[in-house]
Amino acid sequence: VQNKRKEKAYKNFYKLPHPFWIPIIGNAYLMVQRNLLKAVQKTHKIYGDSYLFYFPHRTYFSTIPEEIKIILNHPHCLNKSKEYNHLQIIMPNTVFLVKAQRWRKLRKILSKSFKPSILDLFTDIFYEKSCVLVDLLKKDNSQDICYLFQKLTLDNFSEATLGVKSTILQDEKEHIFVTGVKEVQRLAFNRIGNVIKMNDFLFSFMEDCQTIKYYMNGLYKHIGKIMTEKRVLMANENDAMLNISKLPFLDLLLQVSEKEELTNEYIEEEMVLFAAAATDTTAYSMAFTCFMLALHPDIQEKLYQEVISVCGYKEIGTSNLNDLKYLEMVISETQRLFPVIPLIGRTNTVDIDLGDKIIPANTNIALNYMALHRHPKYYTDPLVFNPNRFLPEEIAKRPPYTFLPFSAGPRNCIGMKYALMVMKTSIANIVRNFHLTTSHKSFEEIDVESSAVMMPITPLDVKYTERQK
Ligand code: HEM
Repeated sequence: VQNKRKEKAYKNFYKLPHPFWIPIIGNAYLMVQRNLLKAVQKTHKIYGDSYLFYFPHRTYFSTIPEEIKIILNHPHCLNKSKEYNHLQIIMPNTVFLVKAQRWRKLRKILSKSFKPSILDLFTDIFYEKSCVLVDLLKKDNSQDICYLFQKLTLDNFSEATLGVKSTILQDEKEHIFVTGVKEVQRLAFNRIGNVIKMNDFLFSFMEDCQTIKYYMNGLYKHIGKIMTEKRVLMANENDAMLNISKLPFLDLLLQVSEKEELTNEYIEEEMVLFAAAATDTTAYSMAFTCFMLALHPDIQEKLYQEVISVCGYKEIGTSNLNDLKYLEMVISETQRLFPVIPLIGRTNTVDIDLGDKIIPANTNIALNYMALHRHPKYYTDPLVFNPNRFLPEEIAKRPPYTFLPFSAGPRNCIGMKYALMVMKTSIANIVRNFHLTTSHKSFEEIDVESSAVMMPITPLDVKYTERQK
């Protein structure tokens, strides 16, 4: 009976629906004039929760929570899918990209820096930076908030994680890191579905490849400079700047480097990856949150009341961050509608039994979080912004694995708690200082695109009017 079921399950996999397939290019034609995210959301509408897509390599797409749970927790489904190869040529040795065996070792070392007890040391940095941002908005409330948040997250990262003073937020000029992170991921992900660009040899002659190299150089230079400063600081413990170097990440890596055989080149590469993973994701999530608050004055008012009653005008930090429950719900609801990592990909080294179908070994698997988060089966009126969906009793009504902004399972986001702390501190400080308004009528007026990180391509028009205390 078991064998018969398995046979049927294998057949079911190959019988899954898929768009019309053209030899050599597969379904890549569907991505002409359209970004990956849009192509995938369109195919989800047509083919449903379980289908195949040819990039041209075969990829299994699932939006079924029970399947997602199995896939994310499967010990032989920890490797990233082929699409990540385009980043692999840039930073192949990082925890984000390495294969399962090496990943286990790295993740164990790196996780030590992301324990709550260590993260709590950073709340004053996050608060101080949010105050700098508030001051900048008070001086000029027409600034591009996405760009301000990108600079804020980079300052937070440099001071908290690397332990060196950083004032990018106050600097007027465009910062290589902010532009670099955005451009590198855009150009790398533009390769997906483009038969010529996907070829590494041909790509190496293209302008895009040179541009990626130029920006990567800039990113390494920036991190290299910080590492040099750091070494000087470590050598001179009396230096005043050491006050802000609160151990964690970089120090941890430098300390264990010999024992764990971590080379200088690896540490530099990992720092670039972390800076990239920590900045745009958090920055765009905060920008979307401000935008949704501007669109919903009643929700903004409720949040303002919470912030004033929990924090007053005092410092926002360890003593009150956990009590900002409504703020957590607002951020979650924003992440539901705008999961800044809308798609992730894995590949399996053994067959994965999903019951009615079996995914054969070495299949590319894609999980579409954007479609999952807006699925009418799990969220009634999915396009309505309603933070109350995240009341504990409402969460309990939904199946698990229906809300995955930070992914889940052992290879989830290592920086989840860190990101939530940054977002909560910054949004709370903004909301208690400003009324947020917008000329937009609906969030559907905003067009988004995604390379690795989903971002608005329509400028988010949000006005910050100072509140009278
Ligand atoms: C709102 C902010 C953030 C969101 C929505 C987010 C989301 C995610 C998601 C969905 C993944 C899984 C990606 C995949 O499987 O391909 C991931 C992985 C990762 N994230 Fe985040 N992230 C955020 C902030 C951060 C921060 C602040 C850091 C570091 C301080 C960080 C570091 C990482 C790393 C290193 C990985 C790879 C983990 C591994 O493979 O073991 N992220 N993130």
